[in-house]
Amino acid sequence: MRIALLGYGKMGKSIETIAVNRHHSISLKVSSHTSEFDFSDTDVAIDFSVPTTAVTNIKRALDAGVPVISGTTGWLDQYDTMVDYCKEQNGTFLYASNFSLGVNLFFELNKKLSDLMSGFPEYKPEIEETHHIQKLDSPSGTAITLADQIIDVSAYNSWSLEMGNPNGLYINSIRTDNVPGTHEITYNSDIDSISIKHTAHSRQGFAMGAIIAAEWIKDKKGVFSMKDVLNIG
Ligand SMILES: NC(=O)C1=CN([C@@H]2O[C@H](COP(=O)(O)OP(=O)(O)OC[C@H]3O[C@@H](n4cnc5c(N)ncnc54)[C@H](OP(=O)(O)O)[C@@H]3O)[C@@H](O)[C@H]2O)C=CC1
Ligand SMILES: O=C(O)C1=N[C@H](C(=O)O)C[C@H](O)C1
Repeated sequence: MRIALLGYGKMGKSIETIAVNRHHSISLKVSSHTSEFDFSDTDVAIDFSVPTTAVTNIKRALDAGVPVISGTTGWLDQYDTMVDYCKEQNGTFLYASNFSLGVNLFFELNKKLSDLMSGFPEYKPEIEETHHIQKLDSPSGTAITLADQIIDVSAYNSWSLEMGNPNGLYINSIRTDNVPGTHEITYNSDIDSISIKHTAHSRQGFAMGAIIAAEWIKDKKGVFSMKDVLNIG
């Protein structure tokens, strides 16, 4: 499979290593300095770039008739527009806030736990996410996915970075050193606390998940998620 890397930073480079080990080749590498976008030798495009350029990258791939996977976070206010654009082009598009198998299992656990806890309002949920200091967006895309799952079955109608907002599920967003990505959900009552936590030890799980998604999506048409790829939930 010939892969275009739209974004050749920490994730683009991790994906390249795994792709080459799995006998794929890299047809295009895009960074902030790129001015030529030749997709003619590409089977799948993988976008891990920055929030301000993800939409342009996705459109470029769709315009060229190339299936595109995006893991870039912080641009999701335009997700529905991209879904419509993909359908208009009869193209192929998959977005995931987190590509790792572990986090996708964790999403299922979060859904089950939030369903259970919705019957016990004395427990108040909160989310803590910790990432490296180069991360541009806050809260993380993964924390937003986790929050949306809890909001679906609770009295909250939004998430909030401010503690003590009565309608907003609190997300504590921490930036420190080289942490690849840690997410913890805690339900606190006056008497006790219940927590679930996912800790990424490196970027390998994200990169491997993106390659697996690219291999899966290559010959398909439509809009997909990691649930389709991993067949869970
Ligand atoms: N969904 C998931 O599983 C995961 C998602 N992510 C997300 O992926 C994204 C990338 O993360 P990461 O690799 O760590 O970030 P990096 O900052 O290491 O890399 C970003 C890349 O985007 C490029 N870029 C910047 N501006 C432009 C532009 N205008 N046009 C094209 N490319 C551009 C940068 O180029 P240059 O070097 O020239 O600036 C660089 O190659 C983030 O949004 C992050 O949150 C990260 C890990 C997992
Ligand atoms: O920027 C990162 O590094 C990560 N971003 C994703 C997010 O915003 O959830 C996924 C992962 O946690 C690493």
